Amino acid sequence: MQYISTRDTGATPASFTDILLGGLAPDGGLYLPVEYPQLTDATLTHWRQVLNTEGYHALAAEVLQLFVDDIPAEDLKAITARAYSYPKFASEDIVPVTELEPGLLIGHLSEGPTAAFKDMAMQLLGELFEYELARRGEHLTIVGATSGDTGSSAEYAMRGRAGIKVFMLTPAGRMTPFQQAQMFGLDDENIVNIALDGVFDDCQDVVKAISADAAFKSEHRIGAVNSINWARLMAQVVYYVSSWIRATETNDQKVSFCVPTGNFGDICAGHIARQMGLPIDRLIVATNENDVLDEFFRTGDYRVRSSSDTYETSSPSMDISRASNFERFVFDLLGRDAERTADLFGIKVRQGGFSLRDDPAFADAADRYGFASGKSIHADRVATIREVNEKLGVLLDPHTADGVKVARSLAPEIDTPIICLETALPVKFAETIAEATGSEPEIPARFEGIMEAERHVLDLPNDAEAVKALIRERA
Ligand SMILES: Cc1ncc(COP(=O)(O)O)c(C=O)c1O
Ligand SMILES: N[C@@H](CCOP(=O)(O)O)C(=O)O
Repeated sequence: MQYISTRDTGATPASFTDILLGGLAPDGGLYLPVEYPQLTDATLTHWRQVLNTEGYHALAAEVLQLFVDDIPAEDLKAITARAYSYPKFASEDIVPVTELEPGLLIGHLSEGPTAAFKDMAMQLLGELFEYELARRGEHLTIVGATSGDTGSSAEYAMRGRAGIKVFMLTPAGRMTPFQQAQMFGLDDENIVNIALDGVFDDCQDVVKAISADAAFKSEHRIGAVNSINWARLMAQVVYYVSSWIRATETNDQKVSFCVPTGNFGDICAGHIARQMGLPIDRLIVATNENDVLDEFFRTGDYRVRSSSDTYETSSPSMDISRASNFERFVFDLLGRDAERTADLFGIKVRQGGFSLRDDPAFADAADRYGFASGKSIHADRVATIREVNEKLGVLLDPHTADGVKVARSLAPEIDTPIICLETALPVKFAETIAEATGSEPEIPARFEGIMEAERHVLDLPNDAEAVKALIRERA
């Protein structure tokens, strides 16, 4: 499988392992497969059998083989077996699916080492990086941005790995105490935590600015762990497949997914699975008060917000107003028109956004691509956590609660079961859980003592040059 950038009008093909290490495309675009592999009924039947008899890691190897042709199949199998194992993931199913109430299921994506869905891809990325760097005899300097979960997930996946150094940008003061403890409590030689004076979007902009400096990128071998890296999305396609298998008995049954959304990475993987022919009915975008994407799917207007207009909410990991992966979807929506995509995301987004309201393609977002959307605010989130806990005995984290709220509000117009993807565990968001239920969530045994560890973090201004100077000094 070859890959192209969303902004490359020449559609210059690149191989999987090159883009794995390269991250962002040199033109500032994001990589996508030249074409999506197409699933047959026989493949779905085979995959159903593989998941049921050999487990999640074996299914992952099957899915990945469709996207990766420059790693031998046997090696890929060993890689997925290392990435998705029990008890590293707290459930032997890796991604269990349970019924919350009739017609609404939960896909549990947060059983991994850091209790967030990011582990699903990051555990694989750690294995892939180490494998490919050893094969090439190279090293990688990862520069990442987090609103709270990508950071710890990446650091747990990369700590102690040969040839990898991680510089992680966090929005100063915006993460929960548990999220801070998870990251800043690490004292590994190859991990550098940075508290940047800005919001997540500023951190993400700095990452992109550093990647856009071709000389610096090449000199320091800069790579990416954010969902701008195609491998993150590829790994996430697997749990759409496994969740569909677990929720159905035959291949003609469809399900819908409701996905708490910030950087549009999780749901973009669902879009790709649907484009491959996985029987997905609707893809529901659930946003918090930072509702740029909900507004787009309702109106066709994509109005990015400034940092000062990005609200600090009680589902903080979704406090994002410039969603990177939205570019991947719009590229598909516009018939893979790279010139237009480059204009919209390279120029118009910097000027405040764009509108597809009058473009015939906009209707396709719902009709052809199955998208729907909704928004959940603090009061909805807290009421949902409280009500689900009291009536159903299930404790949701604030982001998953946003998903459940939106799924319930759209359920009357959707004919298929909805799987709401659980994106984190409550333990990370104690304050909001206490507000909703009157008591703080229990700390699972594997996180005991985490709050007491000494903190390791450097303060920096919101300035790519300052981050580059630190990388020069420490890499
Ligand atoms: C807990 C949690 N939920 C939801 C999201 C949204 O995921 P995405 O950015 O892939 O849309 C994130 C991160 O952005 C997250 O950390
Ligand atoms: N929610 C994320 C921010 C988005 O990061 P991405 O790596 O998924 O692009 C976080 O918690 O850091």
